[in-house]
Amino acid sequence: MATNLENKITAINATLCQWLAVDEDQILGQHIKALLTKPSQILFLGNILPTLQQNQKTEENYLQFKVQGAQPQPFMVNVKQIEHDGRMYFSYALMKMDRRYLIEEQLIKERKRAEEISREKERLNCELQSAQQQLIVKQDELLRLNKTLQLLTVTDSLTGLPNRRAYDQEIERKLAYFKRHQRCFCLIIFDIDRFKHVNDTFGHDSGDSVLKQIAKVLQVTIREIDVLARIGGEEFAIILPNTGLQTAAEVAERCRSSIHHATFVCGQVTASFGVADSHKNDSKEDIYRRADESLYQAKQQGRNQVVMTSTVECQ
Ligand SMILES: Nc1nc2c(ncn2[C@@H]2O[C@H](COP(=O)(O)OP(=O)(O)OP(=O)(O)O)[C@@H](O)[C@H]2O)c(=O)[nH]1
Repeated sequence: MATNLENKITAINATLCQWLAVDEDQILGQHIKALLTKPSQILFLGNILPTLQQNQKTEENYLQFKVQGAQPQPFMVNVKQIEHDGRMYFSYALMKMDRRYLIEEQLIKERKRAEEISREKERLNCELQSAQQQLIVKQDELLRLNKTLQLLTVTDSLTGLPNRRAYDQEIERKLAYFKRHQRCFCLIIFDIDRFKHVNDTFGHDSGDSVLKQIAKVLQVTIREIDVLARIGGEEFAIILPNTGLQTAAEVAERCRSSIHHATFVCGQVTASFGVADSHKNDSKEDIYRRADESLYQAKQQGRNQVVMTSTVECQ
């Protein structure tokens, strides 16, 4: 609907005519207040019109329109001033209140739904975060277990020393390093003397306790960079990096003496030592064989002694 600035109706559409049960001809040229109930006329003239004249627009006004032969009908009314063909008009947009209620209800429902979705999203985000944290914890746990497992595969369970597998890996590393840098290293192999007798006389547990004590005694006798490993039942190896044969023999002698002077559950225990140094193009079997031959010789010569394979390569 439109009026001129004197508020006389200049246009009205068919729908509004139908709603108000009036004819277009009947309405055109009339003052707009003719369509309103008394209270709405007062509201329009006292409030809405001054606002419209001042701001050229006014929104969300509630007015009761008369309906011929029926009860008045409430409308929500937005008005703005417009120009058409060089003339100024007030353009009215009317919305039936029942329709407005419907839209508002729908809007409220949509807002509630949006809030629910946002809450659900937040809840899912929290769940996701907690699942991610749990995943991190599990991954850490797995990493720790893997490390433990890895450690177990290279550790002798009785003494806690590196086992045969760790010894093999270490000797391979030392041989590779020796090939690249010509830095000599030595291998000491030692074996407890008459250990069968210890087991037979004092029992297997006492034998185990001797093995553990020897590991402890020797760990404080050698340098930190030396690797002490249990490579067989009562056979041990010490890998000494950057060490010549003479020094290795002195270390072996120190170890022999430490064992000899220690007190074990079964009393005194001795061990025999074989020492060998690294040669050019050695395999791990080569150096082991030379150290083992020396050890065999030490056993043959009466045990509780150190024998080294003489060499000129690393002196
Ligand atoms: N208690 C205990 N005994 C072990 C273990 N591993 C090997 N032995 C024992 O070590 C003994 C080694 O005996 P032998 O090979 O005859 O050598 P030995 O008695 O030490 O004699 P020599 O080496 O010639 O001085 C055997 O009785 C094995 O059962 C172990 O983990 N614990």
